[in-house]
Amino acid sequence: MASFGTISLVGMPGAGKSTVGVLLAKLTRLRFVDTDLDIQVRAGATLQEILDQYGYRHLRQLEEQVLLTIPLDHALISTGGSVVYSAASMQRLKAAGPVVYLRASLSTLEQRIAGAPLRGIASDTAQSFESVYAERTPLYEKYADLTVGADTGTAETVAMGILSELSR
Ligand SMILES: Nc1ncnc2c1ncn2[C@@H]1O[C@H](COP(=O)(O)OP(=O)(O)O)[C@@H](O)[C@H]1O
Ligand SMILES: O=C(O)C1=C[C@@H](OP(=O)(O)O)[C@@H](O)[C@H](O)C1
Ligand SMILES: [Mg+2]
Repeated sequence: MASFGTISLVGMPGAGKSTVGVLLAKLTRLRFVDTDLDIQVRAGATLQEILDQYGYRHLRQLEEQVLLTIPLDHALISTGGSVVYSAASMQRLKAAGPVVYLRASLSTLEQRIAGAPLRGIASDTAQSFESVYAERTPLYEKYADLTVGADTGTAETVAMGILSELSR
């Protein structure tokens, strides 16, 4: 079986980065990293607590600190949706290997996010989800080495689709 270097998943919250990521890590034998969990361990607080106490800009700063310092070798990195606001983080991820954009429609994302109302977003609470989607979409597109549709199919089929595209 082919061996892979580091693969990073980016995309909006609800696109499936964490769910697909762990499945893809199993398929590729890569070390699984969800940067949201590293942020929480480093901060000693949940993402929601960080947002509530310090605000979204602070969460983005913590996210960048994590992205610029964690080991990236031989890993499947599931990022948080706000990672694309840090050019330095994205540069480091891209230097480590392909960045895969899990693209999903606004309606898919809204349905998935509605199932988890306590999921915070590292953007101004006054900004609508639609506006966040519009703001971030060009950034995901800009950094993507590969774009994969994440609206249809299960997380397993999305993971297998990424594997097959990266194996070509
Ligand atoms: N391909 C998929 N089809 C259906 N549901 C999915 C799919 N991928 C993820 N989900 C569901 O969507 C929700 C958000 O997934 P998650 O992996 O946490 O996304 P992200 O890490 O991108 O925010 C979860 O409830 C997950 O089970
Ligand atoms: O898009 C965002 O602003 C965020 C997405 C979350 O991760 P997921 O994209 O894995 O849901 C998490 O990093 C934080 O709540 C902020
Ligand atoms: Mg996630």
